[in-house]
Amino acid sequence: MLFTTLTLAAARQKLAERLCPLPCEEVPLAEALGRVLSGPVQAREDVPGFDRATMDGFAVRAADTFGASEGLPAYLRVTGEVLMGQAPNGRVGPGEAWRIPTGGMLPEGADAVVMVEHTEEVSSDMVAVLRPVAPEENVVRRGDDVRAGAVILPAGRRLRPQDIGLLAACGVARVSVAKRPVVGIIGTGDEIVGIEATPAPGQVRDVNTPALAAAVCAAGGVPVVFGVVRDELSALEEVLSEALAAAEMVLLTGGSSVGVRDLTLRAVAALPGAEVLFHGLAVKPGKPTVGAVVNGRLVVGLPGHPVSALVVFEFLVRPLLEPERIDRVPLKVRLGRSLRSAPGREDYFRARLVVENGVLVAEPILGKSGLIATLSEAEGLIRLPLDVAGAEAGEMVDFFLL
Ligand SMILES: Nc1nc2c(c(=O)[nH]1)N[C@H]1C(S)=C(S)[C@@H](COP(=O)(O)OP(=O)(O)OC[C@H]3O[C@@H](n4cnc5c(N)ncnc54)[C@H](O)[C@@H]3O)O[C@H]1N2
Ligand code: MOO
Repeated sequence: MLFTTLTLAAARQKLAERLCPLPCEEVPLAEALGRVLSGPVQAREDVPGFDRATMDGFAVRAADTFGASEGLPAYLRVTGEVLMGQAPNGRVGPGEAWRIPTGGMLPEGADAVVMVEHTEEVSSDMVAVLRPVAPEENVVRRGDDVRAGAVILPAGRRLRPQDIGLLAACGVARVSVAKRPVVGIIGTGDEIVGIEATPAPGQVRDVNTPALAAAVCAAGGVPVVFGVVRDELSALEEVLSEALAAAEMVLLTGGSSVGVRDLTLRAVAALPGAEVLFHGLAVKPGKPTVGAVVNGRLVVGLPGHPVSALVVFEFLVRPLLEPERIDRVPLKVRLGRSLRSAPGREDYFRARLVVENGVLVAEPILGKSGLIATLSEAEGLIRLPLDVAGAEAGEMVDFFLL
């Protein structure tokens, strides 16, 4: 079998085109973090709903304070006090001031707040203003945060803590979000044993299914691990069918290459309705990757080497789960040592990020892609693009944080 080597971007595009939209569900705000809005959210009301003070002090008419100074204060009559959580029961007339706490509702007539530090109480009903305030100073107006009718969050937004805060401010207690995609994960290989086992000579513990399950979780999906299947076509076909019945997407690891025991492609292609989209990527690590669609569900056969599996997950699978990452912008960092790569292939190098003389420098961590500790040590990945044969120490290169 020959590899057809597609670029990572082209492979991602082929898979993205076949991705089915997820149904929606409504969740309370407390469960909405990290979820993706299925439609835009519109504000029903102004926020804040009333003019507010942003400082403790006195609500005044700014014009009454013009020209005030320590030597020649503006003397204003204190005619009321604003209480928190209550509407003022009067207005500020010319030459008057009301005590007001931070966040209190600005009484009618007032257009600014003088900070208490810039005043002196002359008596219980007289205050000396020692500095002028401009209209609007220390005040937020009704609707300054959000205007009624405005779209506050767009469809497709993955909700962050600040978005949850905005929704709360607008009284949106429940939101409609896309269902979390269920992602089935299948390991393969006669040599793979469980993490609690003591491997016999020739055996290794399962790294990929726990690591990929964690990666799926981090990308907002729901991982379902279908265990590690032995290298036998019928066994693999059976578990694949089971996984496809339960999940929107299925990831396999191992067996994606061209060895006699590498069964992923055969097992996937044998499924009724299967369409193989690619076998082989112009990327290192990760060349032996398989992409297929089976009755609208995506199947990705990731390489068995743990670093390769996770690198391909990051750039091929994760953007499918988090479409906002498709056009992810890399950091530009200085390369700590020269690297060789092959033109016609995109290369990813594990690297530590250090600061040297105030500049971010990526120090490559060299090692074969079977060595998971090298990826654990890395803060991210350097990318050398398709058309270069390497990069020299000191050059600026693309860097993706992991
Ligand atoms: N003749 C060739 N051999 C290989 C090629 C090639 O082009 N021609 N490609 C190499 C590259 S690159 C990679 S990457 C690997 C990918 O191989 P497979 O996807 O077929 O994976 P396996 O052969 O099953 O396993 C490779 C390696 O990974 C270990 N492994 C597998 N699953 C797990 C797991 N769940 N946890 C931990 N480690 C796992 C497995 O034991 C092998 O050591 O193929 C190269 N060969
Ligand atoms: O392409 Mo493999 O994934 O180098 O280790």
